[in-house]
Amino acid sequence: MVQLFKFLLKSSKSPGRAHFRPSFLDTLRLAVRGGHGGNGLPKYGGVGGQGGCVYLVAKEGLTLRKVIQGLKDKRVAASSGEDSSKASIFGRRGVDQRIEVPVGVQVYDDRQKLIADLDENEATCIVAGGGTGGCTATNFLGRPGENRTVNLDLKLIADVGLVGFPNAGKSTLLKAVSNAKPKIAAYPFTTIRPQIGTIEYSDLRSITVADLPGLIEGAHANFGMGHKFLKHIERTRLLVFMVDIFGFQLSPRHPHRDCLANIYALNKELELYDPALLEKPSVLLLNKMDREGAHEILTKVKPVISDLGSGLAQCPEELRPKQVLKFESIVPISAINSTKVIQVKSQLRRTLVRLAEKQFLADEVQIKDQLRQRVGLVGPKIT
Ligand SMILES: Nc1nc2c(ncn2[C@@H]2O[C@H](COP(=O)(O)OP(=O)(O)OP(=O)(O)O)[C@@H](O)[C@H]2O)c(=O)[nH]1
Repeated sequence: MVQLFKFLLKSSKSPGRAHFRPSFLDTLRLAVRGGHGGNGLPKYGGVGGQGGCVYLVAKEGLTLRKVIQGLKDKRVAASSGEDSSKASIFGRRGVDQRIEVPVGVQVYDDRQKLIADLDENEATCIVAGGGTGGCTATNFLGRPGENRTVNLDLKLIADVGLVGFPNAGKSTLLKAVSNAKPKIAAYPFTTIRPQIGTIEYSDLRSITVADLPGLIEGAHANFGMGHKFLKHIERTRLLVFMVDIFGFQLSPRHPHRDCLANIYALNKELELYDPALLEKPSVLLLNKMDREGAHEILTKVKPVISDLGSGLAQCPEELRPKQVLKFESIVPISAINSTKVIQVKSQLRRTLVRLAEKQFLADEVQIKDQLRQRVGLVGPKIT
C-alpha cells in the first residue's frame, strides 16, 4: 500500500516538475568570513600564517542561481593560517575561498555601501580579508579575519534595454532580431523575467538587448512587478521604448490609454524610479503599424511625440512627467514583419555607433583638458 502511494505521489509530481521554472534571481546575501591568523612562536620570533581571504571573481555565463547551487549554504569561510612552530617558523597561509559570480554583480556591505562593481569578466574583489598572523606587534597572537554579510546585486549588462508596457510586442521583436526565445501571447505579462538576446550582424559584430518586463502604469506604487527590473536598464547604453500604436488597456477595470498617454506614462515611471534615466539616449518604436488605421493615428500623434513638451497640457495629470524624454529617433515598425525588423536592427546599430563616436570625442576633450591642467603654462602646447 505504502509502495503504491509512493508511486502515485512520484508520478503526480513529475509533470509539474517539467513545467517548473525557478524564478529569476538578481540578489543574493552571503555571510563571509576570512580565516583567523595563526599564532606566532615567541621563543623563536616565529610568525603565524595569515588567514585565507574570501574573494569574488566575475565570470561570464554564470547566474546567481548557479552560484547558490555551487555553495553548501550561504556562509563562506576561508581557513585559518597555520601557527608558527619549530619545524616551520613562518606558519603557512590559510587557504582562500574563491566564489565565481556573474558579470554585472555589485557588492554592497550591510550598510548598503558599495564595495565593488564587478562589471567585466575576471574582475575580482576581496569581500573578507584574512586575519594577520601573530608576530611581535600582536604579542604573537593571530588576529581574527573579517566577518561580515555582503549583498550581491546583479544588474544585467546589455547594450540596449527594451522598455514598454505589456503586450506592446517586445518579445515578438526580441525573437525576430535576436537569438532569444521569449514566450509570446496575446495577453499581458507573458514575460515574467528579463530576457537577453544577442543581435548578430553580417560583419560578425553583435549587440545585446535586454527585454525588461513587468512595467505598468503605477509601477512606482508597486503595481505589477513594480520597478523590480528597472535597475537592469541602469547599465544599458541605449533605451528602446516600445508602444502599441493603438494604445493599451491593462484590464477592463483600467482606463484605455492611447499611444501618446502610454509614452507619457512610461516617461513618468522612469522618472519616478530615477530621473537620471531620462538623460540616457533613447529610441521610440511605435509597433503594430501593419494593422488597419495605424497610419492615421501616426500622422496625428507624430508632431507631439517629436516634442513631448508641447503635449503636456493635454496629458492626464496622473501621467504627467516633470521632465520629458527626447528621442534620438522615432521608428514606426511592425514586429511581425521581417522587412521592418531588419530596418530596426540596422537602426539600433547605427545609433550605438553614433553614441560610441560621441563618447569617444567627449573622452578626448576631457583627456586634453586634464593634460592641459597638468602641463600648465610652461609645458608643450596641447592641440
Ligand atoms: N498585428 C501585430 N501584432 C503584433 C505585433 N507585434 C506583436 N504583436 C502581437 O501582440 C501580442 C503581444 O506581443 P508580445 O511580443 O508578447 O508582447 P510583450 O510586450 O512582450 O508582452 P509581455 O510579455 O506581456 O511584456 C502578441 O499576440 C503578438 O503576436 C505587430 O507588429 N503587429
